[in-house]
Amino acid sequence: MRFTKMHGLSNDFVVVVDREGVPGNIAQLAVAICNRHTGIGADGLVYILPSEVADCQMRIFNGDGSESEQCGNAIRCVAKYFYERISSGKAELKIETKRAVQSVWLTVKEGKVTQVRVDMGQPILEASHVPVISTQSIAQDEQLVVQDREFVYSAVSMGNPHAVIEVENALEFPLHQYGPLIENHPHFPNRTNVEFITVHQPNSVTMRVWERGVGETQACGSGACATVVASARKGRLDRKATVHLKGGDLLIEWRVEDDHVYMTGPAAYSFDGDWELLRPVHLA
Ligand SMILES: N[C@@H](CCC[C@H](N)C(=O)O)C(=O)O
Repeated sequence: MRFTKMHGLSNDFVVVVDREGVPGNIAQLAVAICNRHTGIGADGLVYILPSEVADCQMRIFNGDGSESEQCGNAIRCVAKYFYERISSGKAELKIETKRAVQSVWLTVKEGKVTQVRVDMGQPILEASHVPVISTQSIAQDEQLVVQDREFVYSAVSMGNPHAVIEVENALEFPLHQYGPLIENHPHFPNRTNVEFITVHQPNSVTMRVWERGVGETQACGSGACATVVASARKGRLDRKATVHLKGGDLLIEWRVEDDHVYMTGPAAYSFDGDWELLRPVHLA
């Protein structure tokens, strides 16, 4: 199986193009491929597929084999791959995801895509649609006690669920201790991605993320969008802000005009390869 390793701010993916669709053992395949000791090693497995309604379709599988509805960093990789290796005709593409048909705009220099702007859609705030168990219709400033600590989170879906938590120092926060417990907390019926953030200025925030189905990653595009939405609603951030992640910066804008969130950032290749499995990956 031919693949390309790509990343968006070091959130890394194995990208596969397949005209036939995803294989029946996709969950097991994702687990095997993403394993950093015995596989290729990645946060997720991404398929680029034909689409009847868009230029192409993207599906994203986490390292634990679960499928996500949305992935901000992967969609930028798919856009770059599509333009540079499949069809370079248009600098504006439509990409079908589980969330929607998403528009992306490419900045191209000497035939290479240097930046990608993505319409990440309207944030979903209604608690039952995130989904999050809450007595409020919008789960803002919800309390959650985990072990010895009380957290205050706001739940936002960008197609996939996020819990945004402001902490004093995101860079030093013990994310590996609390991240998995919040990801799997009964408040979140579909589990959740968890963002620990520290606001510096109205247009600048540092974020670390514990991703559903993966663990800590170097960046999360949909999480950066959720961070700006949750924080702007509380007046903690402007609607346009730079989100500083371990892997680099994303510019996020939650536009008043259409209520959509726009994300701008880079995408990059690591290497191409062939995957030949020397032991079987069984069907479930
Ligand atoms: N890294 C991604 C999100 C990937 C999916 C996530 N782990 C989930 O299960 O929702 C991003 O850049 O948005």
